[in-house]
Amino acid sequence: MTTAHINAQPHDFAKTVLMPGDPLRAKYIAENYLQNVKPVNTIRNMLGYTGFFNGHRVSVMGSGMGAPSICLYAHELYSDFGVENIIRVGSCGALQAHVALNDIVFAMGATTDSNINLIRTNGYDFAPIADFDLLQQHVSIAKQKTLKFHVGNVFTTDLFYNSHTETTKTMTRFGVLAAEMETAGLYCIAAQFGKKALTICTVSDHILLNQQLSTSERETGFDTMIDIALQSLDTKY
Ligand SMILES: O=P(O)(O)O[C@H]1O[C@H](CO)[C@@H](O)[C@H]1O
Ligand SMILES: O=c1cc[nH]c(=O)[nH]1
Repeated sequence: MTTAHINAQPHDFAKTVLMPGDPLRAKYIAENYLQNVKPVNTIRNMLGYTGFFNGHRVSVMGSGMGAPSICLYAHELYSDFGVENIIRVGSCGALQAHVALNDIVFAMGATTDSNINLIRTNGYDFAPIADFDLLQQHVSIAKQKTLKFHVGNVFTTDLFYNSHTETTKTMTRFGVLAAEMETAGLYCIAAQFGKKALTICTVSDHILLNQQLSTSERETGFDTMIDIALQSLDTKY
């Protein structure tokens, strides 16, 4: 059985799916970290794979950019493919001076300028939060590795390019750690289906300081985040 956007059978996906925005990052994870890999989605080149890491069955698939895109993939994975946990492994732009390039951000919650959850809840202001167990398990791995990480609020925005500088200033003033484009949608979909989700992001840009990681730095930083997400498979969740 396939869905509108995923040409796989229900058993083709593992219970846990790592979801980067970029389908080529999904391919990178599958090719560099997983064993016995099988492609499970090719529709619209939103590449998906299932394989094994340390003996644990796991899938990885791109989400595309923005809440509408991740919401439709998360919906189909939770409703039709038996997926229980979606771990977004993304990039983000820092909104605080103490958050530096390459740091890891765990999204405990997500503020948003998107209407997507208001539409889903028919006008109620749902608070999108991470699954506590997933958050705790992943944070404890980051602690063991003595990585520089932050846990808190992210700003899920519909606009990568926003000319209203006041928006950024407000988010910074309210302690929001970083901007990205999917988490508020993902957390609301997980709640709708009674499933689990967590976003981990690597800081690839600094919005306040106008800094960006180079291509090779991005790769190393992303490897750190991917390691955390995959190592957490050793813990039971
Ligand atoms: O690197 P990914 O996971 O795509 O995440 C971030 O990068 C994209 C914007 O460049 C948006 O999807 C944003 O959330
Ligand atoms: O959404 C995003 C992602 C990375 N960097 C940003 O500044 N914004």
